[in-house]
Amino acid sequence: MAQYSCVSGSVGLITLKNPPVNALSAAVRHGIVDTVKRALSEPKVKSVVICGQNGIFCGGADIREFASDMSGPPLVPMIHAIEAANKPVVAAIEGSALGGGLELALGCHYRIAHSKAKLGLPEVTLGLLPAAGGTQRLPRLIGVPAALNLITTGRHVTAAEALQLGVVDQVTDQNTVDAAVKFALSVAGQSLDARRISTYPCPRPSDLDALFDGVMQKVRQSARGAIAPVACVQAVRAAATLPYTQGMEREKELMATLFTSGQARALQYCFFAQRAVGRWSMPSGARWDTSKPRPVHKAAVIGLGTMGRGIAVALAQTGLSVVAVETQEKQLMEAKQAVSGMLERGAKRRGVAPALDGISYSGNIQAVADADLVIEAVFEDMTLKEKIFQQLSAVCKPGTFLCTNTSALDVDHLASQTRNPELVVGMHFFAPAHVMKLLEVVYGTRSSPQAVATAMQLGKKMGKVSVAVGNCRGFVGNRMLKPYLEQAFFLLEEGATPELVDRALEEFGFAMGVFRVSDLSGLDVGWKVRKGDGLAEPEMATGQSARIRQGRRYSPLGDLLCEQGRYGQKTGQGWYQYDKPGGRVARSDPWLHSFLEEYRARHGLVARRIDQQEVLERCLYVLINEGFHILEDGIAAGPEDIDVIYVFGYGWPRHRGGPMFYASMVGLAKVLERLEHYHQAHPDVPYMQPCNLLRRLVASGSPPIQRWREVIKKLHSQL
Ligand SMILES: CC/C=C\CC(=O)SCCNC(=O)CCNC(=O)[C@H](O)C(C)(C)COP(=O)(O)OP(=O)(O)OC[C@H]1O[C@@H](n2cnc3c(N)ncnc32)[C@H](O)[C@@H]1OP(=O)(O)O
Repeated sequence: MAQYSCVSGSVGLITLKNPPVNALSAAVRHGIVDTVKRALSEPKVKSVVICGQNGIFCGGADIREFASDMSGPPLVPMIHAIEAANKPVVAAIEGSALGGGLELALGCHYRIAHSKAKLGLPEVTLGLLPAAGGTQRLPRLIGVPAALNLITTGRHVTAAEALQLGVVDQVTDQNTVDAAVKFALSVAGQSLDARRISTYPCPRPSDLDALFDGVMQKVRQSARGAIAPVACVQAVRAAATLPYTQGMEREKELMATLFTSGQARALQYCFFAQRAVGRWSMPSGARWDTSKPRPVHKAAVIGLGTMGRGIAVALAQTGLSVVAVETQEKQLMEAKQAVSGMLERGAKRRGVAPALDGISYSGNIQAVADADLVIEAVFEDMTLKEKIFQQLSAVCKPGTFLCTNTSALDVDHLASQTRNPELVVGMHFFAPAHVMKLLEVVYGTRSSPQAVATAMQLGKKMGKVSVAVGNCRGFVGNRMLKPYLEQAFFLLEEGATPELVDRALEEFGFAMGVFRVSDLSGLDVGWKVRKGDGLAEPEMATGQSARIRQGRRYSPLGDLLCEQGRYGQKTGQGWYQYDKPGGRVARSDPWLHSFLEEYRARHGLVARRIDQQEVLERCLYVLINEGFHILEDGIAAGPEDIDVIYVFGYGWPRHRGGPMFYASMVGLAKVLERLEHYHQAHPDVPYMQPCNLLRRLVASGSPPIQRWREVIKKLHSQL
């Protein structure tokens, strides 16, 4: 709703009230229409201020309404009525003015922002465009290039940048509503002819075609199949080339195609999923709202390899006091230099002072004695980690949380090495740890709710999207990755090439296909794991055991490349070739193709034609099937947790919503049917056998993803 009052004798004050972000729900739009009418009709009111309650102007249209029949007054005529008013209307912007909220402000004649406010048109991130006149008013106000930048990226700008761009007229450090009222008094009675943005001519850069072609090319390249950024460019082009009314028509037309698209549904699902994972729960019943985190003032990192360095940087950037420990002297010196460089570059980018003094370095594990929380980030070797956890348990002050940055190893086993297993959790960061947004917080069977709550809160402080997951081999992300990688190898055996598999996945929307990623991260990483699992021994690569291991189909292709010293980018050769070790540009490698042919001939395999559809179905459906197992096992609390992990940690295209959402869009019955089909064709691949939960969901009529938790709960209660 919107509340109306008259202040300072002649200013009509309209306050948007819809906690927590004053989204423009039908009730709020009704409220605005009614209160604006009232303010304009009251003779004593000479000017109007619009603000939001609780320090936030407006978070935009109410995204939850998009899934229902939109009722209530539409935004476009409402904003037009404000712009057409014959009394000055001032927007008092505190907190955020985003999406429809900023469009409302652009309909006002003046905008005054608090210095801490953030403004933006983030509709593109929801698969939409700013269709309440945003694509037509913003370029008229700040010019085409700047408007294109804001609208196609959806980035939020600070009040200072908004002032510099001309989005706002004034920035204040004081009470924004008071400043706006004062301003409204000062402009009462003045002509508004020059204040209605829709009447401005749109500045036309001389190189208009080149500008739009360039932006369109850039957007298409980075959008990886997302349609909203393209529509945003088209809408701004309409502003630059058509009169306002026709531009508005074009904006409406483009929005209509986006609004009902699967991509918009996927992106809006992601928006809510990202927030839902913060409301974590554990099978024990412990929950986010009943588990109190303990404050962390001092944190420590053990092991300063690539991961440890990134974690130390991310911790220091939060303002914590950090102890970084590395027992090998040479590595310690190198790490110190590297961490300082990373902090300096990060600080320069963000325009702040580097937190160099926040970190102290030591070669002795005793240095972590008074830390509140320690993150072990040494090499992925259980014996080494066991030793460190035993030492930490002896060295640390009582109550210190002990966290492991393992990507797959058993958190319960590590906890069992300590005196207080309830203080142990996994904190699985993704490389580079100071950049990647995802953090899997892994609770073991004995982890206390407080330990989980503390790790989750620390993750949030570090700017991570943290997801609480249960303990199993590979947790959620890497556990699902295993069958996906395995399918990619099998496809090569059956006739595909790395190029074909990667192209299918990249056209689906992944930034990089599976083989290019493997070359980037190093083939030796998986090789080491397979060796540890007793799967990849050189003598197994020939004869009967070559393609059947531990009773199931196995492909030794990755092991064979490693035996040749082909570890990927770092050695200049992997699934592709590079111009030099460390080279980044992947080129097709004739050697690899001959190697695959020889391999097939050696094993009596006849190459067949494999199309992109088969690549997608096999790689993605086995990954999804494993996701259902993870839900069935209670390792993830809901499909949103899995989807957030894949979108933020594994390059799953956000406009596809995550693997579980994607399955719901494809149709669960179809996923089940294809898995059954492939399992029949490949009975020696257990990952293809459809999960019981998937069958259950199909049998219960494939409910929408928001209702899967009910089916899972029922399933668990019957076990
Ligand atoms: C004709 C079409 C015209 C216009 C189209 C639009 O306007 S589309 C909407 C554009 N607006 C946005 O994309 C802004 C989305 N919101 C945010 O970015 C942040 O919420 C915000 C406003 C910066 C506040 O961040 P904060 O971290 O303080 O809170 P949080 O994100 O956790 O949100 C709190 C709860 O509010 C819910 N919420 C936020 N924005 C909206 C919204 N626009 N509509 C509906 N609900 C919204 C959010 O989901 C949180 O609730 P929860 O129950 O936890 O999910």
